[in-house]
This record gives sequence, structure tokens and C-alpha cells, in this order.
Amino acid sequence: MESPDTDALDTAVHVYYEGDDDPDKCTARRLERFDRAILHRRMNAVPYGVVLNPHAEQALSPADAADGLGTLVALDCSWESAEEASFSMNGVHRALPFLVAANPVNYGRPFQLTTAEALAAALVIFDEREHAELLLEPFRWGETFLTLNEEPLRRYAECGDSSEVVAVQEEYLAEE
Ligand SMILES: C[S@@+](CC[C@H](N)C(=O)[O-])C[C@H]1O[C@@H](n2cnc3c(N)ncnc32)[C@H](O)[C@@H]1O
Repeated sequence: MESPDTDALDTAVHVYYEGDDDPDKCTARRLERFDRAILHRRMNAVPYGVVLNPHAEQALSPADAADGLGTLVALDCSWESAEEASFSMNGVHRALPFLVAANPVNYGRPFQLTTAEALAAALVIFDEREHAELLLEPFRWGETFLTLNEEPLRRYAECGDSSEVVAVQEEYLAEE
């Protein structure tokens, strides 16, 4: 698999890597290996951006693309250590709306996405579908994530702000 032409990608993808999860299953390390994301092992090296934080009060929307100065940040750690206090990076913190995981560990489970799935979802919401496809290319289940969430992702990407995203999300939650 070739490295992507990074000049063609708009949003820069960064990950703060805590390294407490199973290294063989870790999606952040695979993103780094295939030049899909930049990993940081020190918190003070993480750039300012939109921080994907499941504890954030506000849902991610297309309106956040400009606030993050073209930078997306995820925290790669185990779910056990992903408590609120771990998300101390500087930036605009946002939670992803209802989406389901496609990875074999959590297939079909809502909200608890891998780092790669979360970053790809944010890119689609920021209208960077091709970038999301490239990011997920190194994963067997990558395309499945986009197919499984095709409709909600398209609808979230059409929203104007966070409250519209939450209104769309309510429809999916009501079906659960
Ligand atoms: C807790 S780590 C788990 C990583 C997993 N070990 C892996 O290999 O991908 C997943 C990260 O993806 C992002 N993420 C996942 N689900 C999210 C959601 N619903 N809202 C916001 N960010 C989310 C967060 O940055 C979170 O810390």
C-alpha cells in the first residue's frame, strides 16, 4: 500500500498516543505506520485543533472545521483510561454524534469507536470523504465503517451547526 499524497489532504490528523492499549490491535499505530496520522508521545507536542472527546458537551458539526485551524486530534488509549481528565489537550473539544463501530472488537456498538473510525467520521462531517477513505484504507473493516454509517454521516455533514446534528442524532437514538 502506497503512502498517500498528503498535499491533497486538507485537515491534518494528529493523535496523542498514550500506549496503554494492546499494540497489536491499536489503530493509531497502524495509522502512523501507513502515514495516515502523526502520533505524539508527549502532550505538549500535540497541536491545537478539534479534539475528539466522547465526554465533550457539544457534538461535532461542519461548523467546527474552521475553529480547529485545519487540525483534528484524537486520544489513543484504552477505553478504561479514557476518562474525562485524560482529555487535557488544548483545543475545541467535541463529541461525535451517534455512529456505530465496524471494527471486529466492538462491531455494531454505538459511540465507542476506534481512533481510526473517530477520525474518519470527523473528516466526513468536515466534507473530506476522500480523505476519510484514505485514512481507513489500511483497515480490513475500514470501508464497512463508511458503508454502515453512510446515511447518518451524510446527514451530519449537511448540518449547519451542533444543534442540527443533535436533532438528527435523536432520530437514530429513538430507533435504538
Ligand atoms: C479511547 S480510544 C480507543 C482506541 C483503540 N484502542 C484503538 O486502537 O483505536 C478512541 C479515541 O477515539 C476518539 N473517539 C472514539 N469515539 C468517540 C466519540 N463517540 N466521540 C468523540 N471521540 C471519540 C477519542 O479521541 C477516543 O479517545
